[in-house]
Amino acid sequence: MRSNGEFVVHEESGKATATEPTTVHPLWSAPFVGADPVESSLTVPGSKSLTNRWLVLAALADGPCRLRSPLHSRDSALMIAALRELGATITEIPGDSPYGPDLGIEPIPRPFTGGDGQRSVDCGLAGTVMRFVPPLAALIPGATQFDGDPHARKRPMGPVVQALRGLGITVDDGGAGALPFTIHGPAEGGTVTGGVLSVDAAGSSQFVTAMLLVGSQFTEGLTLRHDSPAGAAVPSMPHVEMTVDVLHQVGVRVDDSVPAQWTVAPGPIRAFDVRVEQDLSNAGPFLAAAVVTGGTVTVPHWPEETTQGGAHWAQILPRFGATVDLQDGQFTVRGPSVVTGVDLDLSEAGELAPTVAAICAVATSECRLRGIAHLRGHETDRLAALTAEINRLGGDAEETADGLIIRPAALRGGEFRSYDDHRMATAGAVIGLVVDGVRVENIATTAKTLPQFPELWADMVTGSARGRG
Ligand SMILES: O=C(O)C1=C[C@@H](OP(=O)(O)O)[C@@H](O)[C@H](O)C1
Ligand SMILES: C=C(OP(=O)(O)O)C(=O)O
Repeated sequence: MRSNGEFVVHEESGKATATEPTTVHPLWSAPFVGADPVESSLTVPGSKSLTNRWLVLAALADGPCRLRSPLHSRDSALMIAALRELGATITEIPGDSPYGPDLGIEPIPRPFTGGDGQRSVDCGLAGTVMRFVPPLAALIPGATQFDGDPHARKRPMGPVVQALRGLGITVDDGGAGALPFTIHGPAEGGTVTGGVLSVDAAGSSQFVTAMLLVGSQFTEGLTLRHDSPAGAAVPSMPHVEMTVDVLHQVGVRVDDSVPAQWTVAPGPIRAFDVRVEQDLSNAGPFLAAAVVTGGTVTVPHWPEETTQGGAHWAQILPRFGATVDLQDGQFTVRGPSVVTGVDLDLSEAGELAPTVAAICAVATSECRLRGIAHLRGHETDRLAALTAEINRLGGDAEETADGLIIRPAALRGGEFRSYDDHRMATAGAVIGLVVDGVRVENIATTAKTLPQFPELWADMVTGSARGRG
């Protein structure tokens, strides 16, 4: 593939497809195990969703905070840089995680002041940064500019912009309802009142989380209602439950007893010292490796209770014929001799869909994935990308209005494009375990949430254990 900045030229077909500028990236030969089952035990780095929630809360807390075993990746680095730009002091402290130091956070000094200069936040391609940081910037006098990667400008942002305007905040977005934009906080010494607000969060649960994380800092708190003209529900609800849970842990009162409504009481965010659970969504490709190869993968230190969407692996993987077992904190997946097709509603755990689709691509009967229309607004249009890449390998995938149909087909090796999407890259790796000659474009994009992916994958294939196992 070549790129001239305006077109991507597909070498196999020679046809040019108009698309956003794309850089040429190296190809990574996915390890192929053929008929050899993968046998491995490993832990993965900390949860992106938990790390970036805790970081935002620490920046607003009433004293210094500590994060133990946090994620260190592009998305967490972008969050740290954003919070530093807004006035927080964040330092690395030696800890006990094999995946990097702990973090010490001195919150943004109170009362908030604008300082002299204009602030600028790079969101990269991180949904958590582009959605969670603007409401925080809205509390601080002065202007904060937000922008990100080329594709970040295409990710849905309108509901956050509208919610902030509903709170009386000025947002300059040139009318686009998307990045780039500038948030103007209150006048020096001023506050944000808060109150009752409606948001259409059918496109992303992150629109709800963004407002809930800061709601306690509004003088009257916040009552947020999800109101979708189309009647669509909030996707990825476990991520909203995670937000409510972390808020409760730091002494913020949230009433979520009314469906699709959250009331956050005004009050301080209590300083905290917490350990971040490992990222159960990022454990997914390794667990999928057990499923597609008929092997066994164990993830130690699996939380007994968690709000992470990755907890759904325990229900999803058995549908493919795998057996799962959680004992003494060890989550073990044993793959079946034949991977059977599934019909799954993934609306609660859309983040897992690319990995699930990779398993579907090698299943022996038809698979249907539903409830994931909002994946079109993720790092890339994941429904289009998964369809294109599975079919490029000779597969039979089809987009539906809200998901995918993937039928059995004899796959062959070839290029698997990642679209700068970490979960596309890892989906290609899963397929490549059992299809010889899969070359994943830009495996380095896994650094968004799992920079160690290539090493961990190589260790898994060779059977060496990694991490806190
Ligand atoms: O709040 C979060 O940390 C996330 C919420 C979900 O977003 P969507 O609701 O847009 O799917 C999830 O897919 C994303 O990876 C992380
Ligand atoms: C959708 C995802 O990320 P983001 O936080 O950028 O929305 C994801 O990690 O699957």
